[in-house]
Amino acid sequence: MLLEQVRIFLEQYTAENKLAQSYVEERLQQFTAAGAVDYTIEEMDYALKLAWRNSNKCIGRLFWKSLHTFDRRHLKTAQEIYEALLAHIDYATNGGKIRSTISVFDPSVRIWNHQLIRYAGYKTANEIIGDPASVEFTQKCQELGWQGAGGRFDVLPLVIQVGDAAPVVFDIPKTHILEVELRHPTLEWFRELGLKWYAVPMISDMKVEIGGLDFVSVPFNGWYMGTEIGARNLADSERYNMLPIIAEKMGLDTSKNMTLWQDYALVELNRAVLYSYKEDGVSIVDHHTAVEQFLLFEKQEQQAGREVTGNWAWLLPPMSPATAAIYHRPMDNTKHKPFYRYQQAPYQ
Ligand code: HEM
Ligand SMILES: N/C(=N/c1cccc(CO[C@@H]2CCNC2)c1)c1cccs1
Repeated sequence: MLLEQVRIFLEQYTAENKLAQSYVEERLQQFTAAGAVDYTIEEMDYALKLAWRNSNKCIGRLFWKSLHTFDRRHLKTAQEIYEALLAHIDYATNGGKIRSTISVFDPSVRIWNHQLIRYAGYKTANEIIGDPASVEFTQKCQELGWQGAGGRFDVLPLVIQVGDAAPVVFDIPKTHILEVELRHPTLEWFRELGLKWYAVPMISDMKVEIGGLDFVSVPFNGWYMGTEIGARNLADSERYNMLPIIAEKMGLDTSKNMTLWQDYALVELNRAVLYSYKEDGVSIVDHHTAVEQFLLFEKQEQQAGREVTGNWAWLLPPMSPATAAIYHRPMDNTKHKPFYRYQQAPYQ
């Protein structure tokens, strides 16, 4: 029952922000009188920070208090939503000194993108050009009239749907897109691979339930942990599959596993990612530092008298997992609401 869940949320908000208990009754009466639940920006801001703090798969939660919230619940047209997304991208990017940011839109708005900035994937008869993870969404964009350049790193358009209206496709002007060209601190040939990645990861397809209300358009960004790019996006065989090519260039014996050529190539690719982002002044965290920050987060939470929950499998970096202190102990994966969660894609 909605008002019961709203009460639970308001009680947590009141307790953690040291407000008078009467605040809960006042707000419930206002919602009942208005016949609708309309959270204040302060209540929304707290809820979105709390949802981040409760997201068990996130290793970056130490900084949960520094999330910047943009309240865009009043925007109604695709055009003004597009402009708000560009403003989010600019504010978050901040010339490379990335700011963790979230924008919250009216529940009638849906963003069809997985991330605000991501590369297209073009499936042809015998190969995929670009990011294989984007093939389905790229085809959707083409059905909606988008013409991609057919390259390895074409930024996809924003696809915004309001209510039941047809989705609207908007290109992101290059001036809003910060990217990092990848080079290696000592391997001079690395740059010739022509690899690059975008600076800011901005997830735009998750939802958050706050006191029984579903907010289905809450694009949020942080900064990358290097392994996401170097150990997954550019390394996975079903993504950019760069390990064999890098191993070849390194002159490694790739004919048998025992030479650990994949592991050698993996380390150099990840060193290139961290080195390039650092040199370009773009925020990034290596997986060792990220684990140390998570340990600090755990300590901070315990000092606040809160139990820390986490998804052990997801919190372990995909590279050298046993170097992470959390590898050696179990973790409580209890789910506390609110938290960010998956939802059905609007086009499936
Ligand atoms: C500030 C820097 C941040 C870093 C370095 C970071 C790091 C990560 C990493 C590495 C993952 C795993 C992603 C994967 O394996 O695909 C993750 C997951 C997640 N993060 Fe964070 N994060 C940060 C900020 C945030 C923020 C600001 C939010 C939301 C407000 C957030 C919410 C989440 C959620 C919901 C997941 C799970 C996604 C899923 O279930 O697919 N993170 N984070
Ligand atoms: N560094 C990040 N990494 C991710 C955080 C959440 C999700 C993802 C991508 O998740 C995909 C779906 C499951 N694995 C890939 C990446 C952040 C994105 C937005 C804020 S921080």
